[in-house]
Amino acid sequence: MTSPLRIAIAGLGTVGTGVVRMIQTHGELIAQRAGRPVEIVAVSARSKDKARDVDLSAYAWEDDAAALAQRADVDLVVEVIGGTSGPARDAVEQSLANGKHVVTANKALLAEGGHALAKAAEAAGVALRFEAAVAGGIPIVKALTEGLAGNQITRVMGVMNGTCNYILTTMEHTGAAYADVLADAQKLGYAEADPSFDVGGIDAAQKLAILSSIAFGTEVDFDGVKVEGIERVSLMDIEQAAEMGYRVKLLGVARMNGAALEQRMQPCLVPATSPIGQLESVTNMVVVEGDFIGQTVYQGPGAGEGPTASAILGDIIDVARGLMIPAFGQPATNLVKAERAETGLGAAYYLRLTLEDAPGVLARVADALGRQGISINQMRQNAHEAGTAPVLIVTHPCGRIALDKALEEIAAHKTSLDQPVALRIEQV
Ligand SMILES: NC(=O)C1=CN([C@@H]2O[C@H](COP(=O)(O)OP(=O)(O)OC[C@H]3O[C@@H](n4cnc5c(N)ncnc54)[C@H](O)[C@@H]3O)[C@@H](O)[C@H]2O)C=CC1
Ligand SMILES: N[C@@H](CC=O)C(=O)O
Ligand code: NA
Repeated sequence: MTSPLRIAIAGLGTVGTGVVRMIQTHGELIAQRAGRPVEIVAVSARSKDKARDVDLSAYAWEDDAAALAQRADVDLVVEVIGGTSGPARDAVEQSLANGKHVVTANKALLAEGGHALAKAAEAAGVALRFEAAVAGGIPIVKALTEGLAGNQITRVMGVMNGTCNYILTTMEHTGAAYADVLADAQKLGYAEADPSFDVGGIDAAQKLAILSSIAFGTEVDFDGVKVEGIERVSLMDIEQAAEMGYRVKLLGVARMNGAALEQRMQPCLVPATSPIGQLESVTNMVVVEGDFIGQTVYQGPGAGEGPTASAILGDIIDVARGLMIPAFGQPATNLVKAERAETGLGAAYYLRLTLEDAPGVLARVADALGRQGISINQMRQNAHEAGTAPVLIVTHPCGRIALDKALEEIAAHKTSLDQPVALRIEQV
């Protein structure tokens, strides 16, 4: 066997300890598949003394993660600290500058500066790989950059945040409160350090922006993603959706709309019997459509120690094999700035309005919708506490801009007791 690939790991939380455990468990198998051993040389985390259930005694310790990038005995740095500033960014930038390969799970950093990092990697002649950053264990980056590379990609969509899917499906099955289920997702190691990135749709939007770049040959444009989170989705919405044959999913869609890129990540109602509608727990699904291949579907665990470590090891083994795939599937200088598409196609919407229980209130809602050309398909008023009336409406297909105007008018009225909730109904 040839010389080992010597790696350093920056960050020893859920993912970092998973990578250590996987290398310790499967060292021989990894060496066989890579054609050379993969050896951990050094590690870094915030606290050296913290109890961890992996043995780190054989590895050098660096207090400063960026110091890993300076070590002459390191060929590849795994960055699993997270965040867009400070030690994570320093470790990645300095590693690339010092001619070290980088494998990272950090979608936030890639969504903000992926294009510049890819250029830096190419200038240094090293790999920048990030399979773990998108849809956890699902090899979706590999599918797009390699297996589907001959296709014109027409659409990418799917469920890309494990925490949100875990919350939505657990609430549905157990009736548990949102905050309790989120706390469980944190304990299970699914959630981001700041879980508002998960429930606010930001984490999934970062992933979608990364996939769009690979799929459509555009620079990563996170700010171009229209993002809505699941914070305002209630158990009532989930139950109502189920009664109508739907489930609520945080769904991302990216596609070219003429010359412009449409990217949106929002909670949607999808048919309960569809493959996306059947996703449970932390499972993610990405659907990719290409001109020659047609539709392909990828499903698997989107978060957690094992799946994320699995994705990182896939990248490390590729580097050990000498495989150099451009980070975003083509030289970074080829990527073009994305024009942003203004709106998506019209769709039907599920609306939940909390209204004062008084004469004429519903007529005013119908009038506000009607003046924007939005017609009502179904309307229902559920049993309610005295004085307030949760009103559920399903519209006929309409544009989002018109809907937002109508909802703004409805929300501004004194008989509206809470901000309306609007969930797109997507026929996936
Ligand atoms: N947990 C998951 O399921 C997944 C996580 N990711 C990404 O992987 C990365 C890490 O996530 P987790 O392991 O869940 O986070 P974590 O919070 O469990 O671990 C973070 C680690 O970074 C270390 N760290 C923090 N500040 C540091 C500093 N100044 N210097 C050195 N080390 C420092 C912490 O000590 C800790 O060991 C993030 O970018 C996250 O978005 C990606 C896919 C799945
Ligand atoms: N917090 C993320 C972790 C994986 O990317 C998620 O829940 O999907
Ligand atoms: Na992945």
